[in-house]
Amino acid sequence: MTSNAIKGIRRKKSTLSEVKIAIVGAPGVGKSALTVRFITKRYIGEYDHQSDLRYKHEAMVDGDAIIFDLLDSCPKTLDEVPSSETLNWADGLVLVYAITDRNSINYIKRVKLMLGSIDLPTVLIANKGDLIHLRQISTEEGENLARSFDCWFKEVTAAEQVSQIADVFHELCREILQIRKKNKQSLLDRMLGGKTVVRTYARGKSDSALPKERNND
Ligand SMILES: Nc1nc2c(ncn2[C@@H]2O[C@H](COP(=O)(O)OP(=O)(O)OP(=O)(O)O)[C@@H](O)[C@H]2O)c(=O)[nH]1
Repeated sequence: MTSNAIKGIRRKKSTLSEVKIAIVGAPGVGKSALTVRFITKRYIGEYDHQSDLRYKHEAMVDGDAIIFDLLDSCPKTLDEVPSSETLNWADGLVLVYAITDRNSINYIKRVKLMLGSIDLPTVLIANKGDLIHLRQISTEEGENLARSFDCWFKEVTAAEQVSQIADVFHELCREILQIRKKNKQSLLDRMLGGKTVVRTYARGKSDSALPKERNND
């Protein structure tokens, strides 16, 4: 390999940003459908898995190549909330409920309570927007909840939409990168103390305990 080729690879690598996103929600709300839709643009109706899954996916966001490190969580019951390890690992959260399932929005409220003072960039997603006849949660209720969380909200249909699903991940990525940029100046301070420090440190440590990532290119 020529030195120019090596330089080219180095240059490409240094322009890539990575964002770690956990997709969190009650069982059956469509977390896997959303994740797989984003990665492959395809809809997989039945996606059977028994544990959390990691994926890496590269996509362009506003002209920049971004590596999305995605964790598709897999709670077995409504009582199983994401582990602190997952929350520490994530740069941002996609919180998902289904408009057809009141328990699923209650699950999100519990996760938010559990987060306490941990301030992670978040988007709130109401899935299964096609099942209007089975709707239990109005759009307004979702909007109000997002307002109380101070986060972005969108009602989607993983079963039918492609670009709208990508928008969800892109929007969260933008927020993560914006915060990262803002915090860059005070990185040293954050590494020496305070809440964020614990998060940053634990993130590195916890990677090995999280599910191994899959390559989907
Ligand atoms: N009608 C409709 N069904 C959907 C939609 N998204 C997902 N589903 C269905 O909902 C069921 C659950 O979808 P999954 O993607 O497996 O949900 P999950 O949240 O990953 O489920 P767990 O892995 O069990 O936690 C499947 O039968 C999907 O086909 C949607 O937008 N509309």
